[in-house]
Amino acid sequence: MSEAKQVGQLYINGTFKPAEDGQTFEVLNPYTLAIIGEQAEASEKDIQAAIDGAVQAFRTWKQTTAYERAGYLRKLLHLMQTREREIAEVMTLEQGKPVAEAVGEVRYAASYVAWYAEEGIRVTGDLLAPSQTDSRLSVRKIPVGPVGIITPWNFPLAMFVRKIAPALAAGCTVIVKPAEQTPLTAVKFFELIHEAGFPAGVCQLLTGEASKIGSAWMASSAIRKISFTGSTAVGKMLMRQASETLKKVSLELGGHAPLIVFDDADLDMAAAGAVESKFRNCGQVCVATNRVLVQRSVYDAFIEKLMKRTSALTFGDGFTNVDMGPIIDKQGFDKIVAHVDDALAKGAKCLLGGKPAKGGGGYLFEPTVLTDVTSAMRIAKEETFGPVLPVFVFDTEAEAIQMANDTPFGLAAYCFTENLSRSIRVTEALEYGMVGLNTGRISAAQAPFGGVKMSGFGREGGRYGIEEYLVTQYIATVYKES
Ligand SMILES: NC(=O)c1ccc[n+]([C@@H]2O[C@H](COP(=O)([O-])OP(=O)(O)OC[C@H]3O[C@@H](n4cnc5c(N)ncnc54)[C@H](O)[C@@H]3O)[C@@H](O)[C@H]2O)c1
Ligand SMILES: O=CCCC(=O)O
Repeated sequence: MSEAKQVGQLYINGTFKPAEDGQTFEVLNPYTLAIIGEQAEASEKDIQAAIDGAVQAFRTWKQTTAYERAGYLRKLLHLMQTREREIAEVMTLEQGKPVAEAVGEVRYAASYVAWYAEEGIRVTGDLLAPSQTDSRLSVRKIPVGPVGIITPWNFPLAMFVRKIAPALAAGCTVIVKPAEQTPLTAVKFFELIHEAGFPAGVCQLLTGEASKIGSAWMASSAIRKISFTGSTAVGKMLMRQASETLKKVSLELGGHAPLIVFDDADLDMAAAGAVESKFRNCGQVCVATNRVLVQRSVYDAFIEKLMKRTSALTFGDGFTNVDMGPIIDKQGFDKIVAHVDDALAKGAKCLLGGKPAKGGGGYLFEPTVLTDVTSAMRIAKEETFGPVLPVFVFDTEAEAIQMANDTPFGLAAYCFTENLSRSIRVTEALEYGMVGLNTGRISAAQAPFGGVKMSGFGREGGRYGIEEYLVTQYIATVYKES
């Protein structure tokens, strides 16, 4: 990819533009910490212009047919498919993940556009049985209104695309605020939005100071829905703020996924699932395994298989042929180090890794396996968001379920067993929004992605995801019989 510095702008009312006061912020390559670009930092005026434009565009966008909206989404899908490498390289540059994984993310994001280009035309209403002969009771599903979308850096494209695709299909207009670490992928994507010819104001892009943009949206009664993906702490704050104007809210928050390996599991599948779910995106994934729980009788055999796979992982510059890139920033890196140090100080054993690695100048951490981990350690309770796999041991099925559910989070959980009855008992006892049975990969455009408890609420994907952007209107009609 070219070494030229990227310059990213806002996208408001169909035009790319710098911030009205010319302010910008720097974007870094997390592998080298070199400055790779400047991104416009939206001013109060820009934020208001984006809100006003989204409100105005909503008046006409909501009147378009679902077929017309599907046409725009299909154009967008085609552009994403033909330009996937270009988008992926920008993503690797500012987020660090290996290019092959970035291409995978573009395809994953595109799968939501493909799905919602179809799903929008399936939205239906109801005609209810009337209580008197001269009446009609009808129920319509209508778009909720302009939507504010806030997303994190770990999936710089997919996290907002899986929100805007259903929102646009439903007839909403959207304003996107990506994370400050990864705005350039969003700018690249908005070039495709522009080429796809969406009417001005239907899709807006604001970058800059999160609290300034968030507060302006929250204060505006014109923004009718907030869809947020990010940390539980920020999600809780946004929900409090949204209560002032009673916005509809979806929160896709942090997780603390357990992965249970029973003595009747296929241990090769379990080790492969653990490695896939933990080390994808260098462990910086909301559904990443944060605790492996292994039944005592297969503990040694499982650890041997796990070590074989984990010790083969490579890491470094995402533009080379590696399995994992860098940690996004110092804050993320410090948390990983703190979790490992705390576990080791409290008696955990480090079987692999356990320390930072050199290279590039940014923040690298070796793929790590910890054993003898107990519930007294921070890593047992907090999301690590890095390439560290702590292994716990259990004796009975009841104990495994109790340990798995012993967390305030409830996003994803995984279970490995070849026993049919056990698989039903355990998957249904897990207090999680999503469960993988004999797999470490659960995400799919047609499936409902989302959590319970402190992992939030709302679902993204499939027929469930579009409901988040619709409200129900009931019309009671009395007519004159001739
Ligand atoms: N459940 C899911 O689908 C899902 C998916 C990806 C990531 N996550 C979670 O996201 C977290 C990692 O991301 P992070 O650390 O960047 O999260 P974060 O909450 O710090 O940031 C997420 C987004 O919120 C914005 N933000 C921060 N403060 C804000 C404020 N005061 N007002 C408005 N916006 C604000 C940020 O700029 C960013 O765009 C992890 O906890 C991870 O589990 C969840
Ligand atoms: O980080 C969370 C999103 C991961 C996914 O969609 O698979």
